Amino acid sequence: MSGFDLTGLTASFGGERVIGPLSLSVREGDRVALVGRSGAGKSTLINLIHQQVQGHSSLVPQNLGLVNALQVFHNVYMGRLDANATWYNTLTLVRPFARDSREVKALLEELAMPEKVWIPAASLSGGQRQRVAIARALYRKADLLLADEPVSALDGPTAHLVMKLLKQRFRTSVIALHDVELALAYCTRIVGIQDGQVALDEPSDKLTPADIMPLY
Ligand SMILES: Nc1ncnc2c1ncn2[C@@H]1O[C@H](COP(=O)(O)OP(=O)(O)OP(=O)(O)O)[C@@H](O)[C@H]1O
Repeated sequence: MSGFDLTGLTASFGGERVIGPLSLSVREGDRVALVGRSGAGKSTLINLIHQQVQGHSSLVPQNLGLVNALQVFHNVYMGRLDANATWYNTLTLVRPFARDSREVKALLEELAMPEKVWIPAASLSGGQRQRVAIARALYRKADLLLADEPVSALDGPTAHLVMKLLKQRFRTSVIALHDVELALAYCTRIVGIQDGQVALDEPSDKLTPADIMPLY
């Protein structure tokens, strides 16, 4: 099951409430775009959902969470660390197995950067780093994708390529997006966040960009 039903979600920083109490039900097959102005609480909500569903999601966090000293292969491989035995992960750190290298390279090919597989993450551009975090989420193959601005550093055509891929590979997703056109094109449901509360929750096909703009 990739959906979830969460109620009473709250988050505070320094005694100040930034989320909730908020409820969110996501059904299997929903592709939810979280929209709203900067500071509205989208990242905090994604992190809360991630904690609640525990290991059952593929996460693309806003800060990407890459290890700079490790090669791209190892950063992508980390998406499935918990699926393998410790001895297998340790050997992989020294010398990756051919089938894992092939699988990671194929994903990087889909993301238009196969030549970077053995390059340290520290040497990548911002858009390449973002695609490595996306490859890691794809490699994890969870049923639910949680992604926080996953295409913010990508050019237009690459952003579309990535959004298409995410739509193909994850049946259910919650994606924070500032780009309203992308949200309407690739997501089935728009959830608008304002001051830590749900201010809009409608199917995408009932909305135009003008309906979403008051949230900004
Ligand atoms: N670690 C933290 N410590 C203190 N305050 C925080 C922390 N993380 C978030 N906040 C505050 O919580 C509120 C919501 O932040 P959040 O990052 O969830 O917003 P957002 O909608 O994702 O913004 P953006 O679109 O800019 O990423 C903001 O007021 C922010 O300052």
